[in-house]
Amino acid sequence: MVYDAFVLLSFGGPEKPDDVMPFLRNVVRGRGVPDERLAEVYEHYMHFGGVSPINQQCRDLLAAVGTEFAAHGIGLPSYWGNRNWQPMLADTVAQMRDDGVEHALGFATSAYGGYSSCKQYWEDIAAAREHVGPKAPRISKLRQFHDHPGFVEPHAEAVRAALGTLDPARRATTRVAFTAHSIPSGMARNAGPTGNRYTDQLAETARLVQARAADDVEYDLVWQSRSGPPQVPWLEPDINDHLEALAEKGVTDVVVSPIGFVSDHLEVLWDLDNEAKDTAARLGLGFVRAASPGVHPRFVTMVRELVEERLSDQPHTTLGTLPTWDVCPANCCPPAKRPGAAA
Ligand SMILES: CC1=C(CCC(=O)O)c2cc3nc(cc4[nH]c(cc5[nH]c(cc1n2)c(C)c5CCC(=O)O)c(CCC(=O)O)c4C)C(CCC(=O)O)=C3C
Ligand SMILES: [Fe+2]
Repeated sequence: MVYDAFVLLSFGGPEKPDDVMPFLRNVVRGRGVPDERLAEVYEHYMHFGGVSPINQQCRDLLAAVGTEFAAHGIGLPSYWGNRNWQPMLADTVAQMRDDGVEHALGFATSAYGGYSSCKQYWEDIAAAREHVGPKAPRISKLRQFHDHPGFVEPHAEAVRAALGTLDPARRATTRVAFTAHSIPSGMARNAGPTGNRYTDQLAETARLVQARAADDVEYDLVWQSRSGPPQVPWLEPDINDHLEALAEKGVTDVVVSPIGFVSDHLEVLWDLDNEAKDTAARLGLGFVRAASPGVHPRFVTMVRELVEERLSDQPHTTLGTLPTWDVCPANCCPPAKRPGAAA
């Protein structure tokens, strides 16, 4: 297969106050998210002046990846398109067509399988190509990378660093909480023949990260940033409820590591550094949040390695035991049946 471009695929986020509501409406279109939840999340963005850090983080990653490609003789031009905010993927695909791109490799800013993390990016690609029409370039998404050393090692380094700031005398009562975005339980149960990619892969990443960070410290995998109507069950426990349970058990200090994400975007800065941190303070728990990869050099190298892996059809580099693939099997990451969902 010949590839002639690289495209970064991401979630998108507002960059000024007037962007916030239209961005949120794009995210929740057809999803049955109640207005009260939207109003709440609007306020989270307003705490940051209506600017999500995620777009700048994408620009920084794209710049670092471009430098990395150049240093390794990879001549692919780079593009960037989002699901929910400008630059929208459809506009990017139109530009790629104008530039004569025929088949690009896509890197999504999510390490995992699952509907929001994987399948929905394939749907974004299909919708953008349909919008652009004939001559729209093909885009092949690079594989899920939850088990790649370039993802696991930066997270492990961050957990180690966070643990290092805590009182060693309290290490026996210190615990690590790995967090990821909660999803509707229906979406998590909706497993293909290979199990549920999102939850199984997160459990594997938590294990791989902790084994490298501190195998003497206990850990849990918990969830954050629940959305949707209250009557619909989502994955639990929520990080805040988990902190309560830990305090009751006599835990004194917690390191929170957002392994569900690749950068410290708004759901990390608000839901962890504000909400969960406040919960910990109220409970008298020590609290340190471990960084996500961002533009960690090992993570940037990983993007280049994933591209090279695909360009030369190499076997996948993995620290884990779950199967990996370039192209998802048909029902790898099915959507949940959502109340109010369009399909
Ligand atoms: C699995 C997953 C990831 C990780 C994988 C990945 O990264 O792709 C993720 C990432 C993100 N989620 C983000 C923001 C939001 N997610 C929302 C809503 C939802 N997320 C969901 C799932 C996920 N989300 C789901 C099932 C919903 C319900 C609506 C629906 O069924 O689709 C809402 C609506 C309001 C609300 O929270 O209710 C917002 C604003 C941002 C941007 C942060 C920034 O601006 O910096 C990022 C990176
Ligand atoms: Fe998938």
